[in-house]
Parts: sequence; structure tokens; C-alpha cells
Amino acid sequence: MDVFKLLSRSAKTSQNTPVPNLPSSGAKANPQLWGKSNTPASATEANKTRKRKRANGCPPSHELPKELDFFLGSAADGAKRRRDSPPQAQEKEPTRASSPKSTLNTEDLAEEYNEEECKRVLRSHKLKIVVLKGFSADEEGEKKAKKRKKEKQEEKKEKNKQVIFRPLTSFAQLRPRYAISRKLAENIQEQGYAVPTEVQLAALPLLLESENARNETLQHGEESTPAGSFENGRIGDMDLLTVAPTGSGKTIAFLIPIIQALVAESKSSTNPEGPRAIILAPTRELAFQIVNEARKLASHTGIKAAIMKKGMEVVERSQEAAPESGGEEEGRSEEDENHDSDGSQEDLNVAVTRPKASQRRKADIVKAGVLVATPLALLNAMKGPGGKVFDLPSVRFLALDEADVLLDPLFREQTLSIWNACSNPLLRVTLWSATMGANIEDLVITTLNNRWKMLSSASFPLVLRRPPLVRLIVGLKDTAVPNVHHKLIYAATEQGKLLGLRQLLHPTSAPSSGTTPTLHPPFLVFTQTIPRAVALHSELLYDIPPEAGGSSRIAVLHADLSATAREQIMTRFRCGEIWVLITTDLLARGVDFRGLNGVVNYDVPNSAAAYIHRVGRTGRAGREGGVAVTFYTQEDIPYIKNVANVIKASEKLRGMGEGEGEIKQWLLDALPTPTKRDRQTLKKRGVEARRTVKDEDGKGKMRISTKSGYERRMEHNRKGAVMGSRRRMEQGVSSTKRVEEDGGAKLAPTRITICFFLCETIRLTDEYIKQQNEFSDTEEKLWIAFGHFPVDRNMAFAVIKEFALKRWSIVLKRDRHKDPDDAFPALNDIL
Ligand SMILES: Nc1ncnc2c1ncn2[C@@H]1O[C@H](COP(=O)(O)OP(=O)(O)OP(=O)(O)O)[C@@H](O)[C@H]1O
Repeated sequence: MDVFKLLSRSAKTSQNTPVPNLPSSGAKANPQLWGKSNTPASATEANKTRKRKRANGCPPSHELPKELDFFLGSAADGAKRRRDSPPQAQEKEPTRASSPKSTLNTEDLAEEYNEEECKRVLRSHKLKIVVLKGFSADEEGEKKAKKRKKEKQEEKKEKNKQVIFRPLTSFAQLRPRYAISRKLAENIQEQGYAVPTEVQLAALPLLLESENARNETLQHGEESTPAGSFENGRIGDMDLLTVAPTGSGKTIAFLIPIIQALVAESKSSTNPEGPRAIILAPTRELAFQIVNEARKLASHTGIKAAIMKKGMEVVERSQEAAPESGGEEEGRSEEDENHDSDGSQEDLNVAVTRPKASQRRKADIVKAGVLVATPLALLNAMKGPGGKVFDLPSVRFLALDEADVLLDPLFREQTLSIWNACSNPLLRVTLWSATMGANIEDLVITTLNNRWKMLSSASFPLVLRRPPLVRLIVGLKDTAVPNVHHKLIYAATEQGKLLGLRQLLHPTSAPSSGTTPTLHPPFLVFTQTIPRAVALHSELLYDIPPEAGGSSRIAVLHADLSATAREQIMTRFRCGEIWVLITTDLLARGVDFRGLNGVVNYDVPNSAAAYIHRVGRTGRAGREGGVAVTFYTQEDIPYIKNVANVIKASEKLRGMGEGEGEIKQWLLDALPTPTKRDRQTLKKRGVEARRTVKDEDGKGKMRISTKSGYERRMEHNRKGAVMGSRRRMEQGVSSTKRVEEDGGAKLAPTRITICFFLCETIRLTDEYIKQQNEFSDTEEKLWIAFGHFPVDRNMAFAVIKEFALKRWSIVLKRDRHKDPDDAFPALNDIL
């Protein structure tokens, strides 16, 4: 089926339009964003590059073999010898003897890795790795603001602080170098991962080597690799803060080292009970996605991954101590099923996660080494009576996906409570996001400082030296992915936005201009609030023609829906049944729809970070052709510069020169710069004009329509006039005048029969009314039900008055069958 043709209601378009290379047209062979292209941004740069390459005596990275093994192809003679040797020899199976210790010795480095070469690779992939300063035990009490600023300036100057290590250029290198589990290596291959993305290229060696170094330290009781030092290319134990573009594969970058560490640990004799790795994500959708990924990678390794659900516990508690369940789960939990289905696997070292006491049965003990959760769900499961949070001493790894939002005021308290409850002195923390404000970095440093202070006072014997906090930045911090085309469209009014969106749904009416691709389904539409998402959905419901699947192709997903409904919509969208999904920021972060062709910001996002994450739902894993359309109106002008700046930076990263991209300098000059306060208000409340107005019932009302308020008022007045005319006619004032409406002559009801009756229960009343109410053109019948009590005179009068004011003729009746006179003395008065 040709989606484009059906949506555009045209037979002509798709024949003449060349099929564009869209994200939905398949995976990219190379998911990297930088360092692989042979097209330099400019001629000068090309010359520079050629010169540099010649000077280095090494070929450009794009001419390298398929593994992109730039190190082997580099200057050193020794490296050349190794390149010429058969691949089997290079990827030789590691033996116990060739343990992690021997995989990265200084000799190896001297032969393969000269510092210049490392720097070149890091530069070409736009990787910056530094040990964060202001992060040592001596400096812990110092007040930051001024000092951090100074340190940051120093950091910039200190170029030699760049961490040098051997990057990973192919997933095939994981096993020979880091002795990762055979099963894990197979699972990675099975998932089709061959070339690591930038973030994986750096984070995997850092974390795997770090873990190996730590194990050695613990085993030998001495610091063979001083923690935190990067001397001779050795990397010690560390915490890692990573900022990498959306869709760059951060999930497997934190999952692989965790799974490998748990597998390695399972071979040792000490098997602590309780989850050993916790991964926090801000939404259920993202948590489900991570757990699925973890299960695929950990399949048959003996490591189980589970998602935190209501009714589960993470700490063993006595029956009495356990709080009341309140869980919704029925029967066996997901972990039970996994356990059963995989019963043959080794269950070494997997943590115990139990359903709560009230639901516990003999067979209900379930096991999971990796626990994925949203902060609130996990914290609730960790709380005992009186709100006391239990410690989780078994946890050795804590990964915060979308760390900036998890440490934002919205989730901060919950996240920090969980972090602090992880009392294991060997806890290693990794934080991941595509955006990371300086305040979040400061918060991380403060938390780690406080933690270290606490650990030092408790003087744990195993903590030999404080691990450093390493920051890895891929590309330009806080920018959108460069492989997405951005369109910023001024729609002036709300009606303009709706018209614009309709044009996107029927693209033939707006032919794509020049090089900018057209938006093709499937795509996401983001709104500011839930009521707006719902209203937009009902407005667009019938926009897709029945031949293309009609209203089933468009759906709305938001947090007010039930968990089951949310899961169903996600599945249908992933399967391609739904083409246009209207949503809120619920899906803005982390969620991976591989073939998503575009994103529409129907309402401008609340911050630059929100924009980066929203548009990052397309163009994943290096896929080209994704489009991000943002509509803005008069109300957005005070804030839109933030978004314009992000687009401009992204276009620059793409190699676009001045005046080539969507954002022209004149526009940037013309737009007002929002103040800090403006930005904060916007982040908290969104654009005020789009906030939902609550009605008397406390419910939000929102209307999205192409009709302006003025038009609606005019229409209302017209209808009122028609009604008045009909009423007068009915009353004989203007008996000859008839009115036209909906193409035919019709009379509106102007006479009402109000029946009062007695009814036993409310339910019965509802049914009874449904059966009894009759409506005709000229008469409406209203049944008012009363209970066993005397009629509420005021209420009855209010109803009657309402119709009397409209000058309807009113007939009052009693339901003969159900209304014995004596039960309604007050009604008799009214009648
Ligand atoms: N090395 C790789 N080769 C090919 N595809 C990859 C590779 N690594 C990850 N992917 C794919 O890229 C997509 C995005 O990965 P992932 O969700 O981990 O990105 P992310 O960096 O966490 O994004 P976000 O910031 O939006 O959360 C996934 O579909 C994943 O399977």
C-alpha cells in the first residue's frame, strides 16, 4: 500500500516523486554520526584534512576496512604487522590466561596507540572525555558557584586532560579485548550491532576496562591501576556522566557493561541477594523498552532483567513489616513467567524480587539481577511502614537514563532517595542523556561528594581510592541530531497551525521546496497538554480517508490513559497500524521508534532540551531523511529563539554554511531573547494561552478547531436567532416563518413535558430515563427522578425556570405508575 498516495488522496504524486531515503526505509549500515564521511565540509577543510592525513601517514578513516579499524591502519609499524595478520589471529578467543589484565598492557599501547592517533580518532568522532574537576575528597566542603566557574575555564584550557584510551571500532573486538561472555557477544551480534556508534565507541571501553581494573584491584588487594588515573592508557574505576545525541545507542552502552559485570560476578562465590543493577527511567514506556533490550542482550547468560511493577518488593521484609499491597497485579508476575520459561538456565547470582506479602505464594519467588523502574514505582516498593526507605546494599550499578530529567525537581527527590539507598560502597553510577545542564552536573558532583564523605567516615576497607567522575560528551553538548531536517513555520494563530498540520497530512497540497524533504507518515505530533492532545485527535480523527484506514490510523497517547491502553497504542504504532500518533511530552524522551519519519511540534516545546528530545525521536542510529516541523504562533514569539538557536547549531553541525539552513540570521536577530525567568516560567507552565481552563467540575476543556473565536460567536448568534424565530413561530407570533438548517426545513423543540417520578436506585433511574426520554422536532420530554424523599422544591423550580426563561411551553406531569401522590407532597405544590 502506498501510504503517501493514500494520505494525499492523489494518484499522481507518488509516481512522479522520487522515493526519498526515509528513516522508515531501513537501517543504516553505519550508525555513526561523524568521522565516517568522506565529504569534507569545505575545500579548505578538505585540504587541511588531506595534509594532516599525509603528515600522519595514515589513510582517511573512510578508506579503512569495514571494522573502521583506524588504529590498526595507523602509523605504527607494529600496528601494520598486526593488520596484515589473518583476522582470526586478531580476534582470537580469549583464554583465562589472556584475562582482562593482559588485554590492555602498556606494550600493546605503545605499539598500537600513539597519543596523536587516539586524539585524531576522538576528534573525528567529536568525542570529549575529561575527568571532572572539583571532584576530590579535599575539596568537598567548598562552596561552588565561583569556584566551579573558574574550574570550568581551567578545564577548557587544559587540553592535555583529555582521556586517552583505546576506542572500540567494532563489536567483534569486545570479546578478545575485554573477555566479555561468549553468550553476550553472540547476543550483540544477533541484534545486528556491528559498528559501534560514537557513544559506544567511547563508553564501552571506558566502562568495561574500568570494571576489569576494579576486579583486579579487588582480587590482588592492591591498586595495580590507580583508580582515576589514566596513566599509560589504563583506566581505573569510575563513575560516568555521558551526554550523547538522541538515538545514538546509549541504552546498549550502559547495558553491555552491566550485564558483563553481573555475568563475571556470577562466577565468583559471593552471590548477594537483591537486585545488583538498577536502571531508572522517567516513563513506563522507556522502562519497558530498556528491559526488553536488556532481556535480548542477557538472553541465556543467566542474568535476568525485570521491570518494577506494582505489587513487587525489592527488599526482603517480614510479613508484618510489609506495607499493604494495593497492587493491581493478578496472578503470577512477569518475572515468574521468565523464570519458568527459562528454568534450565543457571540462576546464579540473580536477585530476589518478590510480590508483596499479601500476594506472595510459594511459587512466587522471582529473580532478577537487573531491575528497570521509574523512580516512583521503585521508591514505593522500597518504603516500609512509616515511609522509611529500605537500603539496597546489593546494588552495585545504578544507571540513570535521561539523567537530567530524573534529577530535575519533578523526580529529584525520588531519584536521590533511591541513589542514597544504594548503600554498597562499591556502587558505580552512570548518568546518560542527550542534554545535561550545568546545574545537573553540579548536583551529581555534590551527591557524589556527600556520599564519599559518608563512606570515608565509615571507613570501608574495600574503597582504596575515590573513583573519579568522568564526563563523556559526544558532538556538541545540548544540540539536536544533525541528520534531521528542521522546519520552523510561523502559523500566526491556532487556526493557522491546524491548517498547517492538515497540509502535512495531505502533502500534495504543499509540494516540498527544494532540498527539504516532505514529512511522511509515520510521525508523532506533540502538544503541550493532555486536553490539547485529545482535542487535536478528535479534530483530525476523520482526516485520513477510509481507503487508507480512516480513523484507525490516527491515535492519541497520554498519561491519563490506562497502562493497557498505552501499551496497545505503542504496539500498534510500532507495527505500523497507526500512522499519526498525537501525544504529549510523555513520549518525548528515550522512546525508540526506529522507522519514525518525522516529528511535528504542534505546540512549541517548553525548553530547548525538550525540543532536542522531541525531534530526536526521528533520525535514530544515524538514519537520514527525518523531518522535524515546529509551528509557532504570536504567543510563542517571546520564547521561540531557544528553539531557533538549537536548529541553527544542529545545521552547523551538519555542515551547512551561513544562510543555507532553515534559520536565517535576520530571524535570529529579530527574535527577542527570553530572560531566565521567562525560560523558567515556560518550562514550568508552558505557554499560558494554551493552558487548560478548568470548568466547574474541575475538568479541563480544550477546543482545537479551524474556526476562530469570532467565527464561533457569530455562528452561535446565528443559531440563537434561528431558535428565536422558531419559538415565535411555534407560539404563533410568526406562524408563517420557517427556518432552514442543515439543508432542510426543521423545527427546533420549544415545548417540554417534565415528568417527576420516584425511583429506587440511581442506576435504575439512569436506565429509566434513557428509556423514557423522548425527543421530537417540536417537543422534548424530560424526566426528573426523585428518590424516596419529598421533591426538592428548589431543584424542580430551577429546572422549570430554565425552560420558562427560554419561553418554552411547559407541561408538568407525574409518572402515574411510580409516583403515588402521598410520596410527593411538595410536588403537588409545584404542580
Ligand atoms: N551500534 C549500533 N548499530 C546499529 N544500530 C544501533 C547501534 N546502537 C544502537 N542502535 C539502535 O539505535 C536506536 C537508538 O538507540 P537508543 O534508544 O539506545 O538511543 P539513545 O541514545 O538512548 O536515544 P535517546 O537519547 O533518545 O534515549 C535503537 O533502535 C538501537 O537498536
